[in-house]
Amino acid sequence: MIPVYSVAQIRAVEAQEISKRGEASLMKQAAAELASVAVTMLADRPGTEPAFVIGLIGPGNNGGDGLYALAQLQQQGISTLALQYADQVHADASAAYQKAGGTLTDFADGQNELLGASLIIDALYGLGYRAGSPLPSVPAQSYVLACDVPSGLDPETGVAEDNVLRADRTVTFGAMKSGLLTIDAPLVTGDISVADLEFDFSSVSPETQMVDEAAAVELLNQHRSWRDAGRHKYQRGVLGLIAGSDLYPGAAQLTAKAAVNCGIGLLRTHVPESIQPLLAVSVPESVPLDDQQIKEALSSSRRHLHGKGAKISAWAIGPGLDGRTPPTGVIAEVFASRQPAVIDASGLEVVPTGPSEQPRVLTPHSKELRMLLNRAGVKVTPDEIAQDPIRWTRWAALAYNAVVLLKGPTNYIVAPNGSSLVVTHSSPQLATAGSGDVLTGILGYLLSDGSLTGTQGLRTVPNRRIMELTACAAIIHGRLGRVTAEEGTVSASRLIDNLPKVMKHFGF
Ligand SMILES: NC(=O)C1=CN([C@@H]2O[C@H](COP(=O)(O)OP(=O)(O)OC[C@H]3O[C@@H](n4cnc5c(N)ncnc54)[C@H](OP(=O)(O)O)[C@@H]3O)[C@@H](O)[C@H]2O)[C@@H](O)CC1
Ligand SMILES: Nc1ncnc2c1ncn2[C@@H]1O[C@H](COP(=O)(O)OP(=O)(O)O)[C@@H](O)[C@H]1O
Repeated sequence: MIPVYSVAQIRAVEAQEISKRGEASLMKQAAAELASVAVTMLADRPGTEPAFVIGLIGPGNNGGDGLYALAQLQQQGISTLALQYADQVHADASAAYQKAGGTLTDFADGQNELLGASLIIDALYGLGYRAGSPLPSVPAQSYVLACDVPSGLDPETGVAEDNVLRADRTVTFGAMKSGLLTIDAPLVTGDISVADLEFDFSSVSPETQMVDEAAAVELLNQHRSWRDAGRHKYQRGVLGLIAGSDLYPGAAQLTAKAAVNCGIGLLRTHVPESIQPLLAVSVPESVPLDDQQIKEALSSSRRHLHGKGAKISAWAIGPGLDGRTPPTGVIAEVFASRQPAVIDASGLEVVPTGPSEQPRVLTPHSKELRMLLNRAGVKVTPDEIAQDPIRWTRWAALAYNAVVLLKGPTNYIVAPNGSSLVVTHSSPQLATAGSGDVLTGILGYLLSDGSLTGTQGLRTVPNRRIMELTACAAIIHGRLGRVTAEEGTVSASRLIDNLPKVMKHFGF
């Protein structure tokens, strides 16, 4: 996991490091990381030989980093040009660059060269950015590497100017900044790498933690054991899916197919009778579950939450339910159980507020979050949610005593105690009807498998583990979006087709 800090926290730690190690040494270290990513980017993009790198140089230390990086590229034999976009630039860095044979020109005089650049390094503004900074425009299709922060993006809030310099990659220094993950940031940073400058953050608590693919693989492996190979289907995990209505017959099928393609031990489905024949054809692996069987499963689960004897080990509630009709009594009994559940879509309209013994995760998008908060008596506008998503997601977590995943380009996972995880940079192609139902199937599967939840017998799943598995589901979903988008256009059904190979990537 990658700890995420505010700009103020990073500035404070940076000041200590500067007093210990000196500003020039830190800047050169940052510049070396920047130059090394520039070289990788040039190698990744064929047809750019001979390479020609242009740096856009701003007035502060961000511009200094850019100049030192250009100097290093110049020394490696790569042709470069620095365009000064400020009255003055960092004096020592400028001298070092010119000593390495580089040319520093006013932006106005050299901007025509931008069309011929194989790579543009954006070193205009970093942490010192203030809203309203003058920003140059670069040709469409430019290949851009941002130094620390894309210029025009506020590294504290994640709000970007309309004419922000969108990057293909961002190398950020010292630590991940909160503003690189929220609001507009995922649309403008490209892939982010954190250049480790060996800062000492031991006395600072991060604002949140970012989960990336490597962390997800580790989290998923945490409780796996060689004994897993000996499990039968009930021990591998049984998901009870309560979904579907005449109004929305498709959603239940998408969630069911997703859970099956994840490799679930057994899927039991509680859907209206009118849908059952459809499901029998589209998801033949699913086994129907009626009200009486749910009651029996709940009764047996009081003795065996997971593992041997448990008829159901986790629940997925909501995809395609008709929110206009009140839930049947049996859903209320599931909500009152101690088995983990993911609750999505119309399930969010009926999940009870207040204390609960059920380890549960609610998965609203921002409009559903507003509805959840409204139901709990909290009035909030869409703008307020957009400006402080973690705060409002936590309100919902508290009101429903649940882990809440706020979905969108950035996924926020927040527990009632205020701890949070962030998953970002998935795939914009996931914004397609039914992709949330697929996520519910993935998460339902993860919650059902005792070797992933780390629980056997009567132990309930702690919120921390629910959060981690929720983050893993979002990561798997994000990769699914990217892999599917590489092949062509994306639909929920195409996502489901790709699940087996994506699950394999995560060790399933
Ligand atoms: N943190 C770390 O670990 C490390 C950080 N390092 C690097 O230092 C960078 C921070 O450097 P920095 O403090 O000099 O600020 P930076 O972003 O270069 O310049 C901002 C300049 O732009 C100006 N300006 C801003 N807005 C404006 C506006 N609206 N209109 C007009 N002017 C405006 C602003 O002017 P001022 O606010 O002073 O008036 C200032 O002069 C950081 O991002 C990273 O690259 C590494 O070297 C080492 C490790
Ligand atoms: N622009 C985007 N970039 C990345 N992911 C997105 C974007 N828009 C939506 N998503 C993801 O797609 C899924 C959509 O879920 P949801 O809104 O419930 O849709 P549906 O109800 O149609 O299935 C969520 O997992 C969300 O995080």
